[in-house]
Amino acid sequence: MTETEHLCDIAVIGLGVMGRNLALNLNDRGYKVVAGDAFPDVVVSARAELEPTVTVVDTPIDVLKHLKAPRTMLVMIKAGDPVDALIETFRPHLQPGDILIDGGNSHYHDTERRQALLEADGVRFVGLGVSGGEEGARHGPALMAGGDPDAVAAVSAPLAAIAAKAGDGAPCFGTFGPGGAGHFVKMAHNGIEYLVMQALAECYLLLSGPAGLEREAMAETFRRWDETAASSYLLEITAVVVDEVDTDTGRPLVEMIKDSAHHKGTGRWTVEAGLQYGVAVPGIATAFLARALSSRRAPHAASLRRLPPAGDAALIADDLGKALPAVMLAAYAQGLSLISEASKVNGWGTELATVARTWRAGCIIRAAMLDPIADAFTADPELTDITLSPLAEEILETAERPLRRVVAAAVADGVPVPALANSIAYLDGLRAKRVGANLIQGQRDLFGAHTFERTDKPGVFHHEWPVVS
Ligand SMILES: NC(=O)C1=CN([C@@H]2O[C@H](COP(=O)(O)OP(=O)(O)OC[C@H]3O[C@@H](n4cnc5c(N)ncnc54)[C@H](OP(=O)(O)O)[C@@H]3O)[C@@H](O)[C@H]2O)C=CC1
Ligand SMILES: O=C(CO)[C@H](O)[C@H](O)COP(=O)(O)O
Repeated sequence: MTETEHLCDIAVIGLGVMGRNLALNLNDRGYKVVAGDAFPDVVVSARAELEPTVTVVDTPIDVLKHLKAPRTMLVMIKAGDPVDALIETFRPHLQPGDILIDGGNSHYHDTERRQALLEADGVRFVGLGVSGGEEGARHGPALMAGGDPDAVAAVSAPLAAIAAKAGDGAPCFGTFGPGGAGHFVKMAHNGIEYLVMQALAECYLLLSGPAGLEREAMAETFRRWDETAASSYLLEITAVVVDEVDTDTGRPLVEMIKDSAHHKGTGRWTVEAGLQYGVAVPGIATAFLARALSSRRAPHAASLRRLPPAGDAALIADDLGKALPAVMLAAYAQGLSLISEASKVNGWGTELATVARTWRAGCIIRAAMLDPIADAFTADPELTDITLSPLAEEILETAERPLRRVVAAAVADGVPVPALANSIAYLDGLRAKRVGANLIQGQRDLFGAHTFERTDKPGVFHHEWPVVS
């Protein structure tokens, strides 16, 4: 046996939930893995769990001497400063050609900055979005890569091997362009995740409130919806969450969970990117703001609700199930439109069909709808907005009216449904014959001579409006 045959193919650095499971997944696919973590207690527990299949070393830097050249390291640590600190520790020890893959939820601007920094040393840095949580990491996540094409190509084999496989057998591993494109696609994925989760939380509110469904009936309803065009992982887990019983109290566990949502940043970044690129992501913003609002509610807030229920319970439940595909369409539309614009501005060349295909399995936003969404983008390469496709017509044919009715009933009942209401407003904003922006242009021209375009002739115009004092 030659000396290099003892060496490992890849290192995993950061042995939390994701790192450990990705290490085992890589090992299952025939890759020899060395793994390290900065924290001695994590190393001890990782050793107990991973050895002898995976070699666990005492510190991150120790992985270097166990690796074949070019040395490839998959970093799965907390995003932000820890990644910069790790890079600073590694930099003096890295050699030209070495590849660092950051699989954490890093901001795409950070990824671009780190790539530029390491490029000066000849070290290649790939920004990899990973989705699928613990289960996905172990048995097949969706992977979204971005960075120098040669570097991405060099790590494609192990990444495609560990990725989830879609129904047609294709690996859910996509490459989306240079720089931070991979982390941008992952960020937009999480934005969509926020909106679908918020919409499902509102469905739960309506089913448990105005519709008056108890635990089992509610779980059954979500399970039934999972057999429709809205079929998705998030719907499936919603049924599981509402069905769980608290062993302490015997009540539904979800009722015992504090009504206040947390976040780690990716939803906010998606909204910030929407603002930066001028792409409307109102549903994602609404979902993010609803989480923020949920943690700022005064303890006495519930007593402020005065309205008696006004909706028809059976109708609400029925309409909700029919409405969900439209809400999901609005969520995917917002995330994909944002990716499309960022790709255009940055020259990434990100293909929306590939994004939708990569999300079909392994990730949190996997859904039946992603197959026809991918097909719609393949059929029309000029398409940048899924709400303008024949698929949208098909979905809205059955979902639009129920969504309008359910939002009206919720508003009448005083049930907060910002994501559902925003979804119909978003679809109307894109598809209505008129949106009233002509009046805004008139107002701007009156008070600031900002000019306007006309419907009947080209050019830019200013009107001498009557003076308003
Ligand atoms: N969990 C999930 O579902 C998903 C997570 N991600 C992303 O993957 C990355 C890892 O996530 P996850 O495994 O859940 O996180 P964990 O917190 O479980 O693990 C992160 C690892 O990084 C270590 N770590 C923390 N701070 C530092 C530091 N300053 N320097 C070096 N190592 C550090 C942690 O050590 P210690 O335990 O001692 O803090 C731990 O070993 C994150 O960026 C996360 O956003 C992406 C997709 C899904
Ligand atoms: O990336 C993920 C899934 O795709 C993570 O689970 C993410 O951390 C969830 O985001 P948040 O904590 O903000 O809800």
